[in-house]
Amino acid sequence: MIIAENLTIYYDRQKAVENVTFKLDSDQTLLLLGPNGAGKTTLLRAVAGLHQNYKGTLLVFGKPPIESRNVISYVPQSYSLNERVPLTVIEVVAMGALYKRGLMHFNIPRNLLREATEALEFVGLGSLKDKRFSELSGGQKQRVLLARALISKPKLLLLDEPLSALDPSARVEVVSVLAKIKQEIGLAMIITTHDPNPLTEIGDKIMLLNKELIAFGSPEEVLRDEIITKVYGSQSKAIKVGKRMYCFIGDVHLHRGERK
Ligand SMILES: Nc1ncnc2c1ncn2[C@@H]1O[C@H](COP(=O)(O)OP(=O)(O)OP(=O)(O)O)[C@@H](O)[C@H]1O
Repeated sequence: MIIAENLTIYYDRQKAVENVTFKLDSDQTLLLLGPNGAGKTTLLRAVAGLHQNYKGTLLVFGKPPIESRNVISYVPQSYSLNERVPLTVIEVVAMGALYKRGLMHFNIPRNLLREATEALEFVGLGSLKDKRFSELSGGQKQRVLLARALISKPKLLLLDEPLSALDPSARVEVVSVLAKIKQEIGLAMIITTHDPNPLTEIGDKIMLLNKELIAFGSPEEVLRDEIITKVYGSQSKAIKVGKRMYCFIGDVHLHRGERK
Protein backbone atom coordinates (compact mmCIF):
# COMPACT_ATOMS: atom_id res chain seq x y z
CA MET A 1 0.00 0.00 0.00
CA ILE A 2 1.12 3.56 -0.72
CA ILE A 3 0.24 6.13 1.91
CA ALA A 4 0.75 9.90 1.80
CA GLU A 5 -0.40 12.11 4.65
CA ASN A 6 -0.06 15.88 4.58
CA LEU A 7 2.75 15.50 2.07
CA THR A 8 4.44 18.73 0.99
CA ILE A 9 7.28 18.49 -1.53
CA TYR A 10 9.86 21.21 -2.03
CA TYR A 11 12.52 22.41 -4.44
CA ASP A 12 14.81 24.17 -1.99
CA ARG A 13 12.22 26.03 0.08
CA GLN A 14 9.71 26.46 -2.74
CA LYS A 15 6.63 24.25 -2.38
CA ALA A 16 5.86 22.30 -5.57
CA VAL A 17 3.21 19.99 -4.08
CA GLU A 18 1.30 20.97 -0.99
CA ASN A 19 -0.50 19.02 1.69
CA VAL A 20 -1.45 15.91 -0.29
CA THR A 21 -3.13 12.95 1.42
CA PHE A 22 -4.10 9.68 -0.28
CA LYS A 23 -3.96 5.89 0.01
CA LEU A 24 -3.55 3.38 -2.79
CA ASP A 25 -3.92 -0.38 -2.36
CA SER A 26 -1.21 -2.67 -3.68
CA ASP A 27 -3.29 -3.84 -6.68
CA GLN A 28 -4.75 -0.47 -7.63
CA THR A 29 -3.96 1.93 -10.46
CA LEU A 30 -3.91 5.67 -9.80
CA LEU A 31 -4.18 8.19 -12.63
CA LEU A 32 -2.43 11.38 -11.60
CA LEU A 33 -4.09 14.19 -13.51
CA GLY A 34 -3.26 17.88 -13.60
CA PRO A 35 -2.19 20.74 -15.87
CA ASN A 36 1.39 21.68 -16.73
CA GLY A 37 3.37 22.51 -13.61
CA ALA A 38 0.78 20.96 -11.26
CA GLY A 39 3.43 18.83 -9.55
CA LYS A 40 2.67 15.42 -11.10
CA THR A 41 6.28 14.52 -11.93
CA THR A 42 7.46 15.87 -8.59
CA LEU A 43 4.99 13.68 -6.69
CA LEU A 44 5.87 10.66 -8.83
CA ARG A 45 9.61 11.15 -8.24
CA ALA A 46 9.03 11.48 -4.50
CA VAL A 47 7.08 8.18 -4.48
CA ALA A 48 9.95 6.64 -6.50
CA GLY A 49 12.43 7.66 -3.80
CA LEU A 50 14.20 10.02 -6.24
CA HIS A 51 13.20 13.28 -4.54
CA GLN A 52 13.50 13.41 -0.79
CA ASN A 53 12.95 17.07 -0.01
CA TYR A 54 9.52 16.62 1.53
CA LYS A 55 7.64 16.94 4.79
CA GLY A 56 4.75 14.81 6.02
CA THR A 57 4.31 11.07 5.71
CA LEU A 58 5.14 9.07 2.58
CA LEU A 59 5.20 5.29 2.87
CA VAL A 60 5.57 2.71 0.10
CA PHE A 61 4.78 -0.76 1.41
CA GLY A 62 5.31 0.47 4.96
CA LYS A 63 8.69 2.11 4.40
CA PRO A 64 10.00 5.46 3.17
CA PRO A 65 10.32 5.24 -0.65
CA ILE A 66 14.12 5.28 -0.58
CA GLU A 67 14.01 1.98 1.37
CA SER A 68 11.51 0.43 -1.05
CA ARG A 69 13.38 1.26 -4.24
CA ASN A 70 14.13 -2.39 -5.02
CA VAL A 71 10.40 -3.03 -5.56
CA ILE A 72 9.68 0.18 -7.49
CA SER A 73 10.12 0.65 -11.25
CA TYR A 74 10.02 4.20 -12.55
CA VAL A 75 9.73 5.08 -16.24
CA PRO A 76 10.48 8.80 -16.69
CA GLN A 77 8.72 11.02 -19.20
CA SER A 78 11.61 11.56 -21.55
CA TYR A 79 13.63 8.44 -21.47
CA SER A 80 17.27 9.40 -21.74
CA LEU A 81 18.70 6.51 -23.67
CA ASN A 82 21.44 7.68 -25.98
CA GLU A 83 20.10 6.34 -29.25
CA ARG A 84 23.49 6.64 -30.92
CA VAL A 85 24.56 3.68 -28.76
CA PRO A 86 23.41 0.84 -31.02
CA LEU A 87 21.53 -1.22 -28.43
CA THR A 88 19.19 -3.97 -29.45
CA VAL A 89 15.71 -4.20 -27.99
CA ILE A 90 16.62 -7.16 -25.79
CA GLU A 91 19.69 -5.35 -24.44
CA VAL A 92 17.55 -2.35 -23.48
CA VAL A 93 15.18 -4.64 -21.57
CA ALA A 94 17.93 -6.66 -19.87
CA MET A 95 19.76 -3.48 -18.84
CA GLY A 96 16.75 -2.61 -16.68
CA ALA A 97 17.63 -5.55 -14.45
CA LEU A 98 21.40 -5.00 -14.66
CA TYR A 99 21.00 -1.46 -13.31
CA LYS A 100 18.79 -2.71 -10.48
CA ARG A 101 21.31 -5.41 -9.58
CA GLY A 102 24.16 -2.90 -9.63
CA LEU A 103 25.88 -4.67 -12.53
CA MET A 104 27.21 -2.48 -15.29
CA HIS A 105 28.55 -4.66 -18.04
CA PHE A 106 27.41 -5.77 -21.43
CA ASN A 107 27.82 -9.53 -21.05
CA ILE A 108 24.23 -10.19 -20.24
CA PRO A 109 23.86 -13.48 -18.33
CA ARG A 110 21.86 -16.14 -20.16
CA ASN A 111 19.13 -16.37 -17.52
CA LEU A 112 18.65 -12.63 -17.81
CA LEU A 113 18.32 -12.87 -21.59
CA ARG A 114 15.60 -15.46 -21.03
CA GLU A 115 13.78 -13.17 -18.57
CA ALA A 116 14.12 -10.27 -21.02
CA THR A 117 12.70 -12.40 -23.84
CA GLU A 118 9.73 -13.34 -21.65
CA ALA A 119 9.15 -9.69 -20.73
CA LEU A 120 9.24 -8.74 -24.42
CA GLU A 121 6.80 -11.51 -25.27
CA PHE A 122 4.52 -10.23 -22.51
CA VAL A 123 4.34 -6.82 -24.20
CA GLY A 124 3.87 -8.48 -27.60
CA LEU A 125 7.30 -7.66 -29.04
CA GLY A 126 9.14 -10.97 -28.82
CA SER A 127 9.79 -10.96 -32.56
CA LEU A 128 11.64 -7.63 -32.41
CA LYS A 129 14.20 -8.58 -29.77
CA ASP A 130 17.23 -8.35 -32.05
CA LYS A 131 16.18 -5.13 -33.76
CA ARG A 132 17.85 -1.81 -32.92
CA PHE A 133 15.87 0.05 -30.27
CA SER A 134 16.34 3.31 -32.19
CA GLU A 135 14.52 1.85 -35.21
CA LEU A 136 11.25 1.18 -33.36
CA SER A 137 8.09 3.27 -33.54
CA GLY A 138 7.10 5.44 -30.56
CA GLY A 139 4.50 2.94 -29.36
CA GLN A 140 6.92 0.03 -29.69
CA LYS A 141 9.59 1.94 -27.74
CA GLN A 142 7.13 2.63 -24.93
CA ARG A 143 6.21 -1.08 -24.80
CA VAL A 144 9.92 -2.01 -24.65
CA LEU A 145 10.31 0.42 -21.75
CA LEU A 146 7.39 -1.29 -20.01
CA ALA A 147 9.10 -4.67 -20.51
CA ARG A 148 12.30 -3.16 -19.13
CA ALA A 149 10.40 -1.82 -16.09
CA LEU A 150 8.75 -5.19 -15.46
CA ILE A 151 11.87 -7.36 -15.64
CA SER A 152 12.87 -6.56 -12.07
CA LYS A 153 9.41 -7.76 -10.92
CA PRO A 154 8.36 -4.54 -9.19
CA LYS A 155 5.43 -4.24 -6.80
CA LEU A 156 4.91 -0.63 -7.83
CA LEU A 157 5.18 0.71 -11.38
CA LEU A 158 5.45 4.48 -11.84
CA LEU A 159 4.89 5.86 -15.34
CA ASP A 160 5.35 9.52 -16.22
CA GLU A 161 3.17 10.46 -19.22
CA PRO A 162 3.48 7.10 -21.00
CA LEU A 163 1.05 8.17 -23.73
CA SER A 164 2.41 11.61 -24.51
CA ALA A 165 3.79 12.07 -28.02
CA LEU A 166 2.09 8.89 -29.26
CA ASP A 167 -0.40 8.83 -32.10
CA PRO A 168 -3.88 7.39 -31.36
CA SER A 169 -3.14 3.86 -32.60
CA ALA A 170 0.10 3.68 -30.60
CA ARG A 171 -1.85 4.88 -27.55
CA VAL A 172 -4.28 2.01 -27.97
CA GLU A 173 -1.35 -0.46 -28.14
CA VAL A 174 0.25 0.90 -24.98
CA VAL A 175 -3.04 1.08 -23.06
CA SER A 176 -3.78 -2.54 -23.92
CA VAL A 177 -0.38 -3.55 -22.48
CA LEU A 178 -1.10 -1.51 -19.34
CA ALA A 179 -4.48 -3.27 -19.03
CA LYS A 180 -2.71 -6.63 -19.38
CA ILE A 181 -0.18 -5.66 -16.69
CA LYS A 182 -3.05 -4.74 -14.40
CA GLN A 183 -4.98 -7.96 -15.04
CA GLU A 184 -2.16 -10.48 -15.15
CA ILE A 185 0.48 -9.05 -12.82
CA GLY A 186 -1.75 -7.14 -10.45
CA LEU A 187 0.75 -4.64 -9.10
CA ALA A 188 0.21 -1.04 -8.00
CA MET A 189 0.60 1.60 -10.73
CA ILE A 190 0.70 5.38 -10.68
CA ILE A 191 0.42 6.97 -14.12
CA THR A 192 0.70 10.72 -14.71
CA THR A 193 -1.34 12.13 -17.54
CA HIS A 194 -2.77 15.31 -19.03
CA ASP A 195 -5.65 13.32 -20.47
CA PRO A 196 -7.28 10.54 -18.42
CA ASN A 197 -9.67 9.44 -21.19
CA PRO A 198 -7.57 6.69 -22.79
CA LEU A 199 -6.77 5.33 -19.33
CA THR A 200 -10.12 5.38 -17.54
CA GLU A 201 -10.59 1.65 -18.17
CA ILE A 202 -7.61 0.86 -15.95
CA GLY A 203 -7.80 3.70 -13.40
CA ASP A 204 -9.22 2.59 -10.06
CA LYS A 205 -8.51 6.02 -8.60
CA ILE A 206 -7.91 9.47 -10.02
CA MET A 207 -6.08 12.28 -8.30
CA LEU A 208 -6.59 15.78 -9.61
CA LEU A 209 -3.58 17.82 -8.60
CA ASN A 210 -2.96 21.49 -9.04
CA LYS A 211 -0.09 21.94 -6.63
CA GLU A 212 -2.67 21.15 -3.95
CA LEU A 213 -4.88 18.09 -3.98
CA ILE A 214 -8.12 19.12 -5.70
CA ALA A 215 -9.77 15.70 -5.56
CA PHE A 216 -8.96 12.03 -5.02
CA GLY A 217 -11.37 9.15 -5.53
CA SER A 218 -12.90 6.84 -8.10
CA PRO A 219 -13.30 8.19 -11.69
CA GLU A 220 -17.02 8.70 -10.93
CA GLU A 221 -16.15 10.75 -7.85
CA VAL A 222 -13.47 12.93 -9.45
CA LEU A 223 -14.57 13.39 -13.07
CA ARG A 224 -17.47 15.69 -12.26
CA ASP A 225 -18.18 19.11 -13.69
CA GLU A 226 -17.98 20.87 -10.32
CA ILE A 227 -14.51 19.39 -9.70
CA ILE A 228 -12.80 19.61 -13.09
CA THR A 229 -13.99 23.17 -13.74
CA LYS A 230 -12.00 24.24 -10.64
CA VAL A 231 -8.80 23.47 -12.56
CA TYR A 232 -9.71 23.49 -16.23
CA GLY A 233 -12.27 26.31 -16.32
CA SER A 234 -15.95 26.52 -17.16
CA GLN A 235 -15.48 25.04 -20.64
CA SER A 236 -14.47 21.67 -19.23
CA LYS A 237 -17.08 18.96 -18.98
CA ALA A 238 -17.37 15.47 -17.53
CA ILE A 239 -19.42 12.91 -19.41
CA LYS A 240 -20.56 9.38 -18.72
CA VAL A 241 -20.50 6.89 -21.59
CA GLY A 242 -21.90 3.50 -20.58
CA LYS A 243 -20.45 2.86 -17.13
CA ARG A 244 -17.35 4.94 -17.68
CA MET A 245 -16.53 8.58 -17.02
CA TYR A 246 -14.66 10.76 -19.51
CA CYS A 247 -13.88 14.45 -19.60
CA PHE A 248 -13.29 17.26 -22.06
CA ILE A 249 -10.54 19.48 -20.75
CA GLY A 250 -8.39 22.12 -22.36
CA ASP A 251 -4.70 22.38 -21.58
CA VAL A 252 -4.05 24.80 -18.75
CA HIS A 253 -0.58 26.16 -18.22
CA LEU A 254 0.52 27.38 -14.83
CA HIS A 255 3.40 29.77 -14.60
CA ARG A 256 5.54 30.29 -11.56
CA GLY A 257 4.16 33.77 -10.94
CA GLU A 258 0.61 32.46 -10.77
CA ARG A 259 1.36 30.01 -8.01
CA LYS A 260 0.50 30.64 -4.42
N1 LIG B 1 14.34 20.75 -10.64
C1 LIG B 1 13.47 21.70 -10.30
N2 LIG B 1 13.88 22.77 -9.59
C2 LIG B 1 13.01 23.74 -9.22
N3 LIG B 1 11.70 23.72 -9.50
C3 LIG B 1 11.24 22.68 -10.22
C4 LIG B 1 12.09 21.63 -10.65
N4 LIG B 1 11.36 20.72 -11.33
C5 LIG B 1 10.09 21.20 -11.33
N5 LIG B 1 10.02 22.37 -10.66
C6 LIG B 1 8.81 23.17 -10.43
O1 LIG B 1 7.90 22.40 -9.66
C7 LIG B 1 6.57 22.60 -10.12
C8 LIG B 1 5.93 21.26 -10.49
O2 LIG B 1 6.64 20.73 -11.62
P1 LIG B 1 6.33 19.30 -12.18
O3 LIG B 1 7.31 19.03 -13.29
O4 LIG B 1 6.29 18.32 -11.06
O5 LIG B 1 4.87 19.48 -12.77
P2 LIG B 1 4.06 18.54 -13.77
O6 LIG B 1 2.65 18.51 -13.28
O7 LIG B 1 4.75 17.22 -13.90
O8 LIG B 1 4.16 19.35 -15.12
P3 LIG B 1 4.17 18.82 -16.65
O9 LIG B 1 2.80 18.28 -16.91
O10 LIG B 1 4.45 20.07 -17.42
O11 LIG B 1 5.24 17.78 -16.77
C9 LIG B 1 6.66 23.59 -11.29
O12 LIG B 1 6.44 24.88 -10.79
C10 LIG B 1 8.10 23.45 -11.75
O13 LIG B 1 8.55 24.66 -12.31
